[in-house]
Amino acid sequence: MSDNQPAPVTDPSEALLERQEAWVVDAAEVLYGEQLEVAERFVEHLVTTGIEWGLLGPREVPRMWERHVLNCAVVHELLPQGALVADVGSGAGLPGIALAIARPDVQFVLIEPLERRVDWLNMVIDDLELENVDVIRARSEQVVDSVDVDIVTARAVSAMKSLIPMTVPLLHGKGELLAIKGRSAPAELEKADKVLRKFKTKGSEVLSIGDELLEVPTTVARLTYGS
Ligand SMILES: C[S@@+](CC[C@H](N)C(=O)[O-])C[C@H]1O[C@@H](n2cnc3c(N)ncnc32)[C@H](O)[C@@H]1O
Repeated sequence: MSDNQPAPVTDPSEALLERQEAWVVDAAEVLYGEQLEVAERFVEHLVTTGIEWGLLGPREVPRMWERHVLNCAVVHELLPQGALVADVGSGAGLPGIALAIARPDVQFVLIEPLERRVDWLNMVIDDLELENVDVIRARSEQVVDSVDVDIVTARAVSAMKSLIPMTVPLLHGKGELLAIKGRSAPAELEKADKVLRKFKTKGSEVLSIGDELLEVPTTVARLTYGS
């Protein structure tokens, strides 16, 4: 597309839950339960202000539930009750806010360096009245001394080889990194072999999550640390 062509116009109503396929509606109901209305308001933000502020592309509107929100929300089954989670490179709250809505018992800190994204995250958190989410404007490497969590999540931030040094220090020797990945996960782990050893990774596995709910299950690389 040339520069002087207008951006494609998208209709935010294409993301309404009632306009999704039946399996998407079923999965959203199972994953969000009583919080479904809050999840719908999150999606509304993603497809309006999220796109206006340039956090997501307009083409994502019709597939916002399936490809972004539900794909992240299924990972909640890997979060223990009452855990403390850091979502590194949260961007538009993926997976951080998608998970925080599903799991009010879990405390989240979203770590994101870009000001515009942090402003958007704070606006959405205020609007949805989420009490279990904080945002820190920083690169993860800058907050190792002040952040100590049970679990780090990350999606579309970096290849495993560089994601590990960026995230694992936030666990301070004990906990898990849950990296939402595509099909490249096994190959990325192979390439990260040296880094896995350097960071004393106890276990590494590639999991397929949400097979029973999603058309395309979510692939998660889970790395474990400590006893
Ligand atoms: C491609 S976006 C992905 C955003 C979101 N996780 C998603 O799946 O839509 C990568 C994000 O990582 C952030 N990021 C890059 N390096 C980072 C670092 N060292 N610490 C924390 N966030 C970082 C960027 O600012 C950006 O918001």
